[in-house]
Amino acid sequence: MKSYEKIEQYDTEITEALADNYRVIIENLGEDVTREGLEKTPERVAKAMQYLTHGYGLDPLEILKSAMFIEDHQQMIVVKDIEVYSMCEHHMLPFFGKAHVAYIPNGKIVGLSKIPRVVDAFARRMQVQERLTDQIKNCIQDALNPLGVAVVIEAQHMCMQMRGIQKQNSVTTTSSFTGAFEKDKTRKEFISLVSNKLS
Ligand SMILES: Nc1nc2c(ncn2[C@@H]2O[C@H](COP(=O)(O)OP(=O)(O)OP(=O)(O)O)[C@@H](O)[C@H]2O)c(=O)[nH]1
Ligand SMILES: [Zn+2]
Repeated sequence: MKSYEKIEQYDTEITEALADNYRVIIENLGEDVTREGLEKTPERVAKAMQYLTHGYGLDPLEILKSAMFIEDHQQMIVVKDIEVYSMCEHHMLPFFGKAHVAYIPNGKIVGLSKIPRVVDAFARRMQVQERLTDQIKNCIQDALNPLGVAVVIEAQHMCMQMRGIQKQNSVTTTSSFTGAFEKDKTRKEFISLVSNKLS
């Protein structure tokens, strides 16, 4: 298994420590953690939470560096509609949506699958959408030194839907650009390429 692949196994000690804590949390929430349906829940949640934060164990720069190729291609490359599942660091509730990523190479291209892998490596952590957007952009910029990088993320935040302000249809869009994408013309080309998804 490559170092950046998703975890299939969970550290027993960490799982047990988390499960002990979730046992207390469930009881504090007023439930009977010994009843049949909940008996295994602390372990399940412990594993689920480790999965939802497995990005901490991944090295996004390494992911990109593992599949870079020299190529004399200087046109915009767009990978759009990348599913994003992350967790807001304020409430530990999910936010989810789509990421659209583009770059203009400067002598080096990267294996296409590595872009969604980088999105996942940063998303599977406790995040805010703005930082997630910037981290993806910075990582691609650092690894490839391209002529420009663009990242747009559209997401719905469960902490704004299930609780709090309870707005079911609001979508937050964040964007981050470098180099050529700071120019109007290039940015517009990118936006038009992904615009059927941007409302
Ligand atoms: N900027 C930003 N804010 C976020 C993100 N995810 C959640 N939040 C916000 O984090 C804020 C935390 O605000 P607080 O006032 O400390 O928390 P709260 O009392 O639970 O706030 P409400 O959600 O308004 O009830 C809220 O406004 C959330 O909507 C994100 O990705 N980016
Ligand atoms: Zn939140």
